[in-house]
Amino acid sequence: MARIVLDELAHSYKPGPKGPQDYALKRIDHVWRQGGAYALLGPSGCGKTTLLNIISGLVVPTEGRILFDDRDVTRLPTEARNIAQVFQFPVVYDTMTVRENLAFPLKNRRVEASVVRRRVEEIARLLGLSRVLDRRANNLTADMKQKISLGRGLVRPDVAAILFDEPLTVIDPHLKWQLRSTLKEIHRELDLTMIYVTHDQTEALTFADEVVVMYDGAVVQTGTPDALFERPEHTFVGHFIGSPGMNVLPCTVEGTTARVDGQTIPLAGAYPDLPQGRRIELGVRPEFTTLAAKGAGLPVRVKRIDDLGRVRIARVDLGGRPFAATVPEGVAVDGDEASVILDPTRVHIYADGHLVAALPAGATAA
Ligand SMILES: Nc1ncnc2c1ncn2[C@@H]1O[C@H](COP(=O)(O)OP(=O)(O)OP(=O)(O)O)[C@@H](O)[C@H]1O
Repeated sequence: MARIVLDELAHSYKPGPKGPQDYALKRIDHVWRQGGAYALLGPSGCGKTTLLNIISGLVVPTEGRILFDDRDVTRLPTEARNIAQVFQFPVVYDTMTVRENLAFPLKNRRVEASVVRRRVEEIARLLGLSRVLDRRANNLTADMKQKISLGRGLVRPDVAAILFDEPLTVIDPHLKWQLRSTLKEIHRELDLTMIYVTHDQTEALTFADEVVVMYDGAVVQTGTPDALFERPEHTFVGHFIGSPGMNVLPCTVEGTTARVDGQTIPLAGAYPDLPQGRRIELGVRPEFTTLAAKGAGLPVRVKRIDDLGRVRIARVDLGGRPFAATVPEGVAVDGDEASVILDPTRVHIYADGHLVAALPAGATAA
């Protein structure tokens, strides 16, 4: 296992890039801790595969370095990096048995037969493949074949890291949840560095201890699933994580008050250093906003109520903009006129999409 360092890394597929828009991967500095479970999360085209290919050695970055422990591997080919990869679609030898498939990466490296047997049986047990170990792979379902692919990735104990590129795409939806938990357990048991690429927030949040969120070629936040939810560092993270996502409204800020469409919203802190000439927005998650009777807070018009099972969410119109708020137990709305109350301690302020830190109310700028 290795600690993987991305040092001032950037990549452009265009020769002679002129500005940030020409980079598929904008400058990134990051450390993947040895033994960490990471997710690389972001929408299609944000640069996840480019980054994964740089880590695996399929792409040489145009700028910066990649280090495995303290060794510079930037220009080393994949074979020299000791990386295991699991792709979207199963990579399985159909004519071999499941046992032979799992043993293949070890036999290839001339690992002793008794060690191979023990490791194969351990991985098969963890993935629930023990009872099919001596069956040929060709007759198995797509789910089972992908489990074999996962097993082939996990079987080598000495790899620097295992890269998973959307590995559950072919897995039946009701098995996905189970396999994600299995992977998490395997991570705990085997102490492997795992990087799991996905555009699915549920997959990322259930698998990873730390999630790296990418947007438009840049890493916009790295944090625990809780941190991404509680304190999105970019409005994109607010939108992308959570269901429904964070409400984002254009606003102005004065002292410890924000103004949205002439309405006043109290804030928990002050923003004396708010940059001039930027797009200023207020972000608050629906979970920290409650629907109330008309007159109790900001006036809104209720469009509909969605019952999500664990919670009811009101979809409302706030000054012509869509907004989502939690409907507390016992709140009855008469007609479509109501109001929303925002928890000031959970309201964030953003400048050009980036979170601005607040000074606690009463403090003055240094
Ligand atoms: N070989 C290439 N040559 C030129 N441009 C590329 C190449 N590969 C990717 N790109 C561009 O780089 C950007 C990032 O693509 P990348 O495949 O890394 O994103 P992604 O997040 O993995 O997307 P997806 O989830 O759809 O695979 C995109 O604009 C893409 O068009």
